[in-house]
Amino acid sequence: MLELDQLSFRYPGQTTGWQFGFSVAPGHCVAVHGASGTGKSTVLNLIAGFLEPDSGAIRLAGQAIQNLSPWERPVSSVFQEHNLFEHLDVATNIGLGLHSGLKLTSDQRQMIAQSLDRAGLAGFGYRMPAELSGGQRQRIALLRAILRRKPVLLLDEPMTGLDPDAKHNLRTMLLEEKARGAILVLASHDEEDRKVLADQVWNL
Ligand SMILES: Nc1ncnc2c1ncn2[C@@H]1O[C@H](COP(=O)(O)OP(=O)(O)OP(=O)(O)O)[C@@H](O)[C@H]1O
Repeated sequence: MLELDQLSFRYPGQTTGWQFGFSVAPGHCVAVHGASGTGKSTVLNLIAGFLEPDSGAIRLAGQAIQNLSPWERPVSSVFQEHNLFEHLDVATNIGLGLHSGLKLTSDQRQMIAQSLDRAGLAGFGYRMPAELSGGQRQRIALLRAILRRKPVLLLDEPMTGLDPDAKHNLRTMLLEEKARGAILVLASHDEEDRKVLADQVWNL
C-alpha cells in the first residue's frame, strides 16, 4: 500500500497549501484528478522526493519514505521534462537503473531492443537523444521508467505527443506493470489514459 498520511505542503511564500490523505494498493492505478493548477504535479513531486512536505508521512508497505532522497525511493517517474542524458545513446538511457554501471550486457541490450520495438522505435538504440522528436523522447523516458521495475511508477502526462499506436502499446506495458503489482500514480488530462489504466481517482 502507498499511503499519504496527513501530508501537508505549502510552497514558500504562498498563503495556501495542501493536505493530502490518500492510499492505493499494490497492482492498482490511481488517477490524480483536478483542474489545471490544483496540485497534480505537486503531489507527484512530493512522492518522488523532489519536494519536501511540511508534515505528515508517505509510507510504502508500512515503511516511511518521506525522509529518503529521490534516488533512494522505491519510485520511478516520468515527468513532462524527460530528463534524458544527452551524451548517452537511447539504449544506455533506457538501461540506466537496470544495473549500476553504464555498460549494458548483451541480454540487457536485447531486452531494451524488444521494448523499443514494442514502443514503435525499433532500431533506435544507438541514436542520441538530440536526434529524437519530442514524442520519441517521451517514449524513451517512459520505457526507462517501466524497465526500472520499481514498486511505484509516477506518471505526469505520460502520453503527451504520442500517436494512437504508441499510446496503445505503452498503455499495455503499463497494464503489465500493474499486473506484476506495481502502484501507478497517474496525472493525465487524457480521458482514455484514465479509463484504461485507473482503478480509483484522487480528486484534488
Ligand atoms: N515552485 C513553485 N512555487 C510557488 N508556487 C508553485 C510552484 N510550482 C507550482 N506552484 C503553484 O502550485 C499550484 C499547483 O501547481 P501544479 O503544477 O502542481 O498543478 P497541476 O495540477 O499539475 O497543473 P497542470 O494541470 O496545469 O499541470 C499552481 O497554482 C502553481 O502555480
